[in-house]
Amino acid sequence: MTVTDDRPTTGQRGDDVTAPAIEIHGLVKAYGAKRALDGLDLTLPYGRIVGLLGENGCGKTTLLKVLAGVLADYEGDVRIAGHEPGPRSKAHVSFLPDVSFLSDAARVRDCIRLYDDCFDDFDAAKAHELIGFFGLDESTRLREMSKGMREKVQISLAMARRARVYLLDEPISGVDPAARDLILQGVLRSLSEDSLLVISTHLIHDLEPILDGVVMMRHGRVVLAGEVDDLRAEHGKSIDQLFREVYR
Ligand SMILES: Nc1ncnc2c1ncn2[C@@H]1O[C@H](COP(=O)(O)OP(=O)(O)OP(=O)(O)O)[C@@H](O)[C@H]1O
Repeated sequence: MTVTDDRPTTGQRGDDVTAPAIEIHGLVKAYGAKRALDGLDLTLPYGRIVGLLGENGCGKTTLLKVLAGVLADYEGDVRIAGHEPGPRSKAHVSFLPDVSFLSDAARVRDCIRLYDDCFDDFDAAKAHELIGFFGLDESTRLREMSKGMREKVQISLAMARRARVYLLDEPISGVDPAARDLILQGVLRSLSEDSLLVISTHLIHDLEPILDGVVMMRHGRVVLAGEVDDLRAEHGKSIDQLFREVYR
C-alpha cells in the first residue's frame, strides 16, 4: 500500500505543542471484577500519528473511551488536551467510536448538518471536501451505503473537526485494501501537524507507513511504546514483525 504523507507543514492554531497531548498515570478501569485497564501509564505529545496496538480484549477501546470522556468511572490521573476527560476536553477531542452512532435513515448532508450544530470546531467545508474526496454523494442515505462507504462518512465527520486530539477506534476495519488506502489518505490530508492522532488497529501492516509512534498494550497496560523509527532501528525489524514477536 502506498500512502503519501501530505499533511499541512505548518501549525494552524499556534497551540502550545510542548505540553503533552495525553498524560495518564495509574489508570484503572474495571467492569465488575474484570480490570480492563490495570494501572496504565502513558504520555503522548502533539504532532504525532500513533498506532494503538494489542490483541483482542487488551483494553484499547476502553482506553479510547476514557480519553474521549465516554467512560467516567475510572481511577487514576488522566489529562487530554490539557483537561480531565469531560465537557472541556470534548471540545478539543474528536472521537470516532468503533460502532456507528448515526441514524440509518440520515442522508450524508444531514450528518454534516448535525455535526455542524454539535461542534463549534466543525469545519463543514472540510467535511464537504472530504466527502467529495471519497467519491460519495451527499444525498445518499446511510442505509443505502456499504460498510466501507459508511466508514468514509464517519471519518469525514470526525476529521472535519479542528480538534487538538483525534481518537479513531478501528477506522479501517472491515474495508478492502484499496478503501483502506483511500481512507488513510483522507485522514492525512485533514490532519494539521500540531494535532495528535491516535488510531487503534489490528491492521499494523496497512498503518505502519503513516505512523510516527506506536503503543502496544497487553492486559490493560502498555508493554511497549516509542517512535517507529527508533523501534525499527533498535530491533532491526518492522513494527509488524515486532508486534508478532511481542505477542508470540
Ligand atoms: N461493557 C463491558 N462490560 C464488561 N466487560 C467489558 C465491557 N467492555 C469491555 N469489557 C472487557 O474489557 C476488556 C477490554 O475490552 P476492550 O474492548 O477495551 O478491548 P480491545 O483491546 O478494544 O479489544 P478488541 O481488539 O477486540 O476491540 C475485555 O476483557 C472485555 O471483555
